[in-house]
Amino acid sequence: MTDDSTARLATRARELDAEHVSTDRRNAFVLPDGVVYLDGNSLGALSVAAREATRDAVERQWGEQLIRAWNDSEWWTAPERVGNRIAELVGAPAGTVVVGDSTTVSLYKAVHAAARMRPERRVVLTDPDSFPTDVHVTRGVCEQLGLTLELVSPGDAVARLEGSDDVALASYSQVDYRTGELWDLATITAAAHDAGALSCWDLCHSAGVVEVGLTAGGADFAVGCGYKYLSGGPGAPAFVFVAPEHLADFTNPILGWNGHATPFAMSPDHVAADGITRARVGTPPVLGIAALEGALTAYDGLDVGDVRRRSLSLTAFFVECLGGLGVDLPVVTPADDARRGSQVSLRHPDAYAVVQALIARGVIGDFREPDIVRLGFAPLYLSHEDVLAAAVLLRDVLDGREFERAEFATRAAVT
Ligand SMILES: Cc1ncc(COP(=O)(O)O)c(C=O)c1O
Ligand SMILES: Nc1c(O)cccc1C(=O)C[C@H](N)C(=O)O
Repeated sequence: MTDDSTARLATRARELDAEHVSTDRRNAFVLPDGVVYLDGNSLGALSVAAREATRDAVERQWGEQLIRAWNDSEWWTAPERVGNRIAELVGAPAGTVVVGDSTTVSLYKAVHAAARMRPERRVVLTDPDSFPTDVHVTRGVCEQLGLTLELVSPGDAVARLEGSDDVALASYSQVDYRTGELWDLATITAAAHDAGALSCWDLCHSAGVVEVGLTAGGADFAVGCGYKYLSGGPGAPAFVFVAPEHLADFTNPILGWNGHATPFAMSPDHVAADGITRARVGTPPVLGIAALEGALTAYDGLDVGDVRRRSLSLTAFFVECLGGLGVDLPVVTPADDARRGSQVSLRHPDAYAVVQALIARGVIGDFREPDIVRLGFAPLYLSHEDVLAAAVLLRDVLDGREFERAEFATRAAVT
């Protein structure tokens, strides 16, 4: 491609950055020089606030307050406090979200509880192409409760639900982890409700970058990661949402002392706590919650709608750059804004090696089976100029056939 088109794209990048300046939080994050980080959908970048919150939790709270910190630093109530902050980001009322376990465990709690709320129904729907843990958990719950797991793509869910009377729960991801497709939470939830079923949503790839709209969409249950776009750090606690109308009937399948109405009464009888606290299980991962709470301050003063607009602009601009630079890999992610999450997935027969070659050039994305180059656009710390830089380096990797180098062929244990 000519220098002219690169120059035109560079001008456009600067214009778009100026247009979206109110959502630029790059200075809140710690990123190495020379890196364009396009993997915030797998492990969000470290923020200054998360680092400081972790330091404070370790050095002052743990180090000096010792066990007094459960009260003095409000460790005990942190799961609900941080849950409330996440609730604002996903369009849910206070008192409906709690953080603490992994996404997998959170999903188990939600799916199990939901299925038991429709005892006369025998079928649970989920997406065969979900992130595997979602299929595993849903299958496990079905086996435990004697239900049937039906693997139905979210695109076919409405048709499956229409006129049916056998479905207890439709459990889907709002954004597909591999393709980046954004599914219509409100429409699928409405179809579930019309059929007398409940809905559960995995928000791992939408929380913090999409206007999730749990209440507006009528969602019954939801879960999501703390370590992707929310930048809570490796292994950050996940969150679970239970709609207000289900809280009283929510039976946690893991009855632990943290979900007890009076945990310090030390009673062997289990009495579930009121509200979302009953979704808690055991001692919360305090250090992880502290990092997540710090990280969430990056959203202070921001409207999720504006973050979403920035995200859409970044992903659309990336695709525009590919066109302008003559990179003609198939784009798997929908071009339609209404159907696109915050990533762009491309197909290439040597996708793993392409990703490794890109990483060697400072553009960190990831590979997903079987042939996907997956690039995530975390809007708070990426600019349109970064996006253009990544597209130029991708073009160079492809034009120079750098992905054919032997060193990029060997798969690492974690991809
Ligand atoms: C859609 C989705 N669900 C769940 C998970 C992971 O669950 P966990 O936090 O338990 O590892 C991931 C990614 O790891 C994911 O992409
Ligand atoms: N959770 C991860 C991990 O512990 C190691 C490596 C990757 C992950 C991920 O989060 C993968 C991610 N959910 C995905 O969408 O592929």
